[in-house]
Amino acid sequence: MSLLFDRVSLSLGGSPVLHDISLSLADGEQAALIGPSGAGKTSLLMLANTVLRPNGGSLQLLGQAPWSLPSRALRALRRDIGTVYQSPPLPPRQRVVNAVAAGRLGRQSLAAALAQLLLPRDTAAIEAALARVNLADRLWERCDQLSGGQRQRVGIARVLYQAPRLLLVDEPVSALDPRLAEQTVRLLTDEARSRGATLLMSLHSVELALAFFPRLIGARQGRVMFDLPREAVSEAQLSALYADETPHAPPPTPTPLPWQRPC
Ligand SMILES: Nc1ncnc2c1ncn2[C@@H]1O[C@H](COP(=O)(O)OP(=O)(O)OP(=O)(O)O)[C@@H](O)[C@H]1O
Repeated sequence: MSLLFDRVSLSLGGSPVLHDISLSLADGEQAALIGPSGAGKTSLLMLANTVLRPNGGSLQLLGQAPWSLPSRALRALRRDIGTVYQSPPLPPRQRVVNAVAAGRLGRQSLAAALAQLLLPRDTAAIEAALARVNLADRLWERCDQLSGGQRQRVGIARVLYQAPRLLLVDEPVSALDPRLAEQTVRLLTDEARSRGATLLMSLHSVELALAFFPRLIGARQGRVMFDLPREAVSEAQLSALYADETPHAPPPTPTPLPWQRPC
């Protein structure tokens, strides 16, 4: 099993965000995570990559309980988990080549990692990863000279270069036009399938989720509303998932979390 959540709950800034999430993904399985804005999709993915720690319940990733591991073993586990962030945290002055090279930093000694950051040696493989997102010609460009969509694709090239066993992808196409969005989802699903990696991808587009994923997980207000093969998801379930939220208490002032910090 690549991912196993057992009654997991999470609070952020003192407010409950995820409630009683039980979920599993077998090795090599692919699922789309859908639901309205604020449903908790990003939070769930950040639990699955150990950026966040749950307040309740238990979780296992790639067969290990991350929060019971010694720090060295936790670092090793994190090397096998790759994340594509909605807004990739790319330092503005960093060159694209270094941003992609960062995908494998965890696999090296500190000295090798620092050397790789100053002068990446593996440029052929980095360029090949960039070519898959049509950015090979941007290898030496600075990240702050890229458009939002290009930055999103650099984040994808980084995870292609990392080649993790568990691939977590948070709305990878928000800054892409429809044609590129479809190409990108296809690229990530093909990549996971060809390497036998497990893929969990949050998507705002239900159409893309239905077109590319055999399994859909619908989340709303921090709960899993359904978890079904795509053929079993009904129009009524989708309408209920996205139905207007009833007014509730104003949200707390958010404290920026690691993946929300400005570049
Ligand atoms: N740092 C924070 N502090 C407090 N609450 C937060 C914080 N970050 C997110 N939240 C709250 O957690 C809830 C879930 O947010 P999350 O970003 O996981 O949702 P989402 O489904 O990914 O939304 P979107 O589709 O808009 O990206 C929201 O109500 C949000 O306001």
